Amino acid sequence: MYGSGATPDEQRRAFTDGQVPVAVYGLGKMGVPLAAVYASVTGNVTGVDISESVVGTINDGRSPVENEPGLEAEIERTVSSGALSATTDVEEAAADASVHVVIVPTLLDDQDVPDLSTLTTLTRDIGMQLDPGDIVVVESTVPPGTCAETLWPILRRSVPDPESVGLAFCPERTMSGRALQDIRGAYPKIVGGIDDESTRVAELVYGEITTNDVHAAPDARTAECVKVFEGIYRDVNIALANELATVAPELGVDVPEAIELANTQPFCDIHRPGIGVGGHCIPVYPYFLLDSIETSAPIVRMARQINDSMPLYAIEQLREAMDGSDHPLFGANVAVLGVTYRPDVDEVRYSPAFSVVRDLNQLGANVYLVDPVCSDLSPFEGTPTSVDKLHRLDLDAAVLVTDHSAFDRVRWDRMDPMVVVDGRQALTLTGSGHTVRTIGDGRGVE
Ligand SMILES: NC(=O)C1=CN([C@@H]2O[C@H](COP(=O)(O)OP(=O)(O)OC[C@H]3O[C@@H](n4cnc5c(N)ncnc54)[C@H](O)[C@@H]3O)[C@@H](O)[C@H]2O)C=CC1
Ligand SMILES: CC(=O)N[C@@H]1[C@@H](OP(=O)(O)OP(=O)(O)OC[C@H]2O[C@@H](n3ccc(=O)[nH]c3=O)[C@H](O)[C@@H]2O)O[C@H](C(=O)O)[C@@H](O)[C@@H]1O
Repeated sequence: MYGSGATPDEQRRAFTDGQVPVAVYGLGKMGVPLAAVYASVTGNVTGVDISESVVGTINDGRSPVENEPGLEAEIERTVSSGALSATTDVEEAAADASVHVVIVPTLLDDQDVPDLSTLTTLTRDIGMQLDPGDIVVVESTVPPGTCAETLWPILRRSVPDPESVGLAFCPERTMSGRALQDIRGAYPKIVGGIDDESTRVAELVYGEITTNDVHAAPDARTAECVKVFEGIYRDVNIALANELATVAPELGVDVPEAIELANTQPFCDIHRPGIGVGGHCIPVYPYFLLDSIETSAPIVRMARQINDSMPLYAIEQLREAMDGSDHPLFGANVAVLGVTYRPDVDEVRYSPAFSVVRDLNQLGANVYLVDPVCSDLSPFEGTPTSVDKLHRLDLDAAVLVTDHSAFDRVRWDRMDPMVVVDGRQALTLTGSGHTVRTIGDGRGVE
């Protein structure tokens, strides 16, 4: 593809006829649906992961990722047709592929410094196997400048003729729970190469992958900024909503309702306040910018502080409401509903539940953990229990962190009056006898 003398139409045909083998590295919540879409377009995809379990599940024709409409069927179809297979052998897959799509985690270390070690190690492994005409496409979100300043030097050291291979940043704009439709074309695709030929090849590839438009950024660095800016916008916007929510008691209004009405005109799009911002995306991306610049960016930094303060704000709401009763938090039985970062998504990284559970334990509460979606509750200190057993516990309080659809089954009517902190404006408990504090609702709160 890269530097090919074939016409664009000949290249498109080769790509969709399976003559251009594709490797997708990182078979997680994003990589599995991405590999499935690539496989349905090209018929010739090898998924690569370090997890034997993930690879085995896919080669059995099943999806290791749940709660994605259509994905199980798509994996079964593409695997059984031979369009998709998976392996843990990076070298073998990289040696065979011509288009290398990287969607492995890009996270932060304990000091909120970007940790790109997974990405750089993988890039080196891929680089050792690159052939002339290959292109590496990075979909993992990275700090601005990563492709040009970090990944390209690795690749160019690994190939005999650096001028014969390409590198582009093509950010993933997908939400768990609607991944296939997002990848197939819910939004325009942004592509940006480290040179014009890389941009051209990325445009041609994604012109076949997405049904939506493909927008070419001037370069990879700009495309990296596009993705980071999108995430920062979301974090700052949520921080505004959260700050407005914390003044709700003084205003005596339901701030989420006021926000909804404010958003009825097109120039306003204030997001939802809540108990915190989790996931390994929105809380992470601001640090990709902050770590890349010397200039102070107070709004970006302050937004992170505001959003990270919301779990403690929720605990304070709980303590104030509990002080009204004769149940101090020490020794109280408190249920935490939902520990993943988003409803019905099995992902706990950076979840506000970590702060909520830690603070409750430090205050001496007996914490019960209720999360039917989370596959591993061990990082949280507390007693796991289920939705159906909740009403048998002698609960003094409950904190809703994440509103899983299964929580519709909670029998609030069968539980003695307690204090409930609703972190997501998800509950309707009027007349239930429970004392409810909804983050953002200042009505009736002194
Ligand atoms: N989760 C999301 O909503 C979105 C994530 N992204 C970007 O995609 C990245 C990945 O996100 P997820 O798929 O949610 O992560 P995930 O944690 O669900 O999956 C990551 C997968 O990569 C595998 N992996 C780790 N190291 C590897 C290596 N060296 N070689 C091959 N595979 C390896 C893991 O075993 C796992 O299966 C994120 O870090 C972010 O930059 C972008 C848009 C949306
Ligand atoms: C700009 C944007 O909408 N980005 C999306 C986001 O997806 P993500 O899975 O992180 O979900 P999210 O809805 O942003 O939620 C993140 C966190 O923020 C919280 N949240 C979200 C929206 C809101 O109004 N208020 C709020 O408190 C959620 O509860 C959650 O804890 O980040 C993804 C990413 O870039 O990784 C991106 O692909 C998705 O499209």
